[in-house]
Amino acid sequence: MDKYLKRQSIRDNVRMQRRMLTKKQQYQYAKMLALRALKDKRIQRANKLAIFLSFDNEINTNLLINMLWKETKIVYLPVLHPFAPGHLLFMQYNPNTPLVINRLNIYEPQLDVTTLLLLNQLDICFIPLVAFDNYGNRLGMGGGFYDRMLYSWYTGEFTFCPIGLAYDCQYQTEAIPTEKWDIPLPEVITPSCHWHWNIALK
Ligand SMILES: Nc1nc2c(c(=O)[nH]1)N(C=O)[C@@H](CNc1ccc(C(=O)N[C@@H](CCC(=O)O)C(=O)O)cc1)CN2
Ligand SMILES: Nc1ncnc2c1ncn2[C@@H]1O[C@H](COP(=O)(O)OP(=O)(O)OP(=O)(O)O)[C@@H](O)[C@H]1O
Repeated sequence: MDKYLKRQSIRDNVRMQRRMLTKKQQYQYAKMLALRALKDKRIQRANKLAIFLSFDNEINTNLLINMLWKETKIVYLPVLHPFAPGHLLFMQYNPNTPLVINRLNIYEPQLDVTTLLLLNQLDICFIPLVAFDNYGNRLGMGGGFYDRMLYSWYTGEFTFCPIGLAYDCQYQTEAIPTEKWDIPLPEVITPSCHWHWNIALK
């Protein structure tokens, strides 16, 4: 099968699997994920963390966000860049941040330059994904947003720690066919596992 079609069929498959989880499973898995994340020493020590608001049946991050707030961490969300297509900005998120729906139908903080994150200050970046494999290869929604963001980590420009968040069912036993712009993840946390890979930086 053509690589593009293979990647698309993995996306379709996993998105369907995620959709089939019951409400109870969704809640239990989200809770397990949050507790597992908070067991990690670097996450405990981190001060500034970027995360995302779940959409399209992604594992729910609200519990984790609430726990981070309770630990007085500073939390950021991705915002579609207003004039650099394919790029993300990160803006601070607290319980009274006004949210708007963006053109991809995802909630994001209203643009406010005063709460913009400088990536050199970021400690942890939690990353959404559709599928991952045994090498840390990541398949996203197909916008290339996080590949562009991860590039700055891959080249050593920034030293934040990228961590994918996913359900266990998003793991692919067969290697995901990669494209030259794909950046593998050094870590993924699922409800039942914390995966680590040694990724050689550029
Ligand atoms: N929660 C969350 N926020 C995120 C991301 C994400 O994956 N998850 N993104 C990560 O990059 C960015 C948004 N990326 C997106 C890229 C493409 C589509 C999109 O085209 N959706 C279509 C078709 C999807 C398909 O069938 O492949 C749709 O939903 O109809 C949506 C979001 C920024 N924020
Ligand atoms: N670093 C980059 N520079 C320029 N273009 C890029 C870069 N990374 C990805 N792209 C472009 O983005 C498009 C989507 O890439 P891909 O299908 O790998 O996205 P994805 O990883 O699934 O999505 P996302 O990262 O948004 O979750 C591709 O057409 C590719 O050309």
